[in-house]
Amino acid sequence: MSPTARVERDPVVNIVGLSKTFGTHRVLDNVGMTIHAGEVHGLLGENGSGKSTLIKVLAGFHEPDPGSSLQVRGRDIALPISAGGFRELGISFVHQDLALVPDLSVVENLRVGQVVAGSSPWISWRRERDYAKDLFATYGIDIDPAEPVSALSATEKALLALMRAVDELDDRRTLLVLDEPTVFLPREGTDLLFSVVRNIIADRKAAVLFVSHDLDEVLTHTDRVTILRDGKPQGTHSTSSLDTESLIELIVGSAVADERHNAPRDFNGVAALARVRELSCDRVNSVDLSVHPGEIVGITGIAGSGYDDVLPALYGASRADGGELSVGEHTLALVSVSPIESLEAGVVYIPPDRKVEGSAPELSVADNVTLPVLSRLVRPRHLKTVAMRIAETCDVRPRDPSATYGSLSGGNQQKALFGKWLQLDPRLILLAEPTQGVDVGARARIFELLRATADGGAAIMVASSDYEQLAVLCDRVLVMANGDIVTELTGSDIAKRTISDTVLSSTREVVNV
Ligand SMILES: Nc1ncnc2c1ncn2[C@@H]1O[C@H](COP(=O)(O)OP(=O)(O)OP(=O)(O)O)[C@@H](O)[C@H]1O
Repeated sequence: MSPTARVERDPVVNIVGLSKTFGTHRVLDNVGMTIHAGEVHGLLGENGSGKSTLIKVLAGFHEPDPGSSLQVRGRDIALPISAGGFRELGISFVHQDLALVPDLSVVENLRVGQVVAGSSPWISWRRERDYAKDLFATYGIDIDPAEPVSALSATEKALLALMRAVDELDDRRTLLVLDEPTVFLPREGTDLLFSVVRNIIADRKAAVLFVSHDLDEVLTHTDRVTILRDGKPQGTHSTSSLDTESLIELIVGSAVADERHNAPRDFNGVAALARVRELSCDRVNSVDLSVHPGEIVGITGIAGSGYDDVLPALYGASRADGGELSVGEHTLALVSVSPIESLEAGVVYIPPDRKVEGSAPELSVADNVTLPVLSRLVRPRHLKTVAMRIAETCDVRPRDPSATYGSLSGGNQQKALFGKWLQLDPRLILLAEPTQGVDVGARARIFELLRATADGGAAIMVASSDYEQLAVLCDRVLVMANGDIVTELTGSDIAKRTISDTVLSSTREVVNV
């Protein structure tokens, strides 16, 4: 559903002169923003520009600097907001990690907080299931309340987290804060999520604050945007007055070099560096593919097509039922391969959920990025040097290897992890959604790094549902449908529109067979 063309002026949340300083670092500097009822308001900015810090002030997690003020529905609110005080203000949050418990059922995740806070010592789960069904039906959501959360798709999980946020607020509903919940969703999942979001705010009582680095998503789904640059506000703009270029200029402060790399290259006649034979796993039927040295190969499809199951199975991060991967002189049996064996063969895998799977937040940046080389390097002085080199190569900000890794902004954590694996000079790099949560400037930097790594002789595979990214990065794109590779795109077919059309038509063909 497209954004509403015009939002009536009914300010529900008004932020004035908001500043926040950590030590000597002022990360929010006199930020002002007004959010109107009935609108989806984007909050944008480069990695480290202060978006999460602002949200954490609304959550009562951070105390802002003196002089900051906040009004909710015209009422002055004392700052800092007390622990849990955001609920009384009608504010709730859906964070990137969604905060669901996978082993509990849908209804337990939805209702446990409310039920425990209620006065009755008895819980009628039957009644709670009926309640959940009614709530889902109100928004046209078809999820079985009795199902374990672990069995839900990524889109269903995001919808459940959204419903929980709605349910928590009930009639007090003022502001739903969506802090990058779409990062792990396929495109059609994001569209579905926003059709529900539009339903939620259709009565124009509440508003949505949406944080995302995906500019297409922002242009499609928001009514207005407020932009932060280095903690300083760059104004609030009506989305309809913006296009990708003007948005980038506002975010970065200058135009970003055109992402398009030279034409996709042809590797015909070059011997493959990596070969996959008959890989089968959960949603993948006997798949064969090869990647040449210097080549970047994309793999895509709709959710459930199997495209996102291939890379973890090749690395041993998830179970394969059969198949073989050869990289140079190494041959790995995929049914039993472990990540350690893969690393020894020069294969690295960078998963999509890097915060959960790839790091130790309480350790320093230096410890995190040098973990793979600790056995080679023992002197702390050297660790710092290596960490600093990685920070410079990958533009990790701030350049402080001793900072706690968890204190870096999300996108800077990703750049650091990227550097960590690239330093091993891998031969085959398996990347899932490489620029998820990464700002537009850093994205260009990561593309350059990948291109340079491929030019150095590595073979790279990228699994992604971001067709724009695949078009910019790849020499060849494999499209999967129903567990099979159904189309291989090369040359001038490596374009966003062609990839997107091919995914849709291949999927339709397979469904109609
Ligand atoms: N607890 C903290 N202590 C010290 N510095 C912090 C802390 N939390 C955040 N920062 C710093 O504040 C700045 C803003 O970080 P923030 O997480 O708000 O950025 P962001 O815009 O949300 O970035 P991203 O898009 O990468 O998520 C960063 O330089 C970060 O390192």
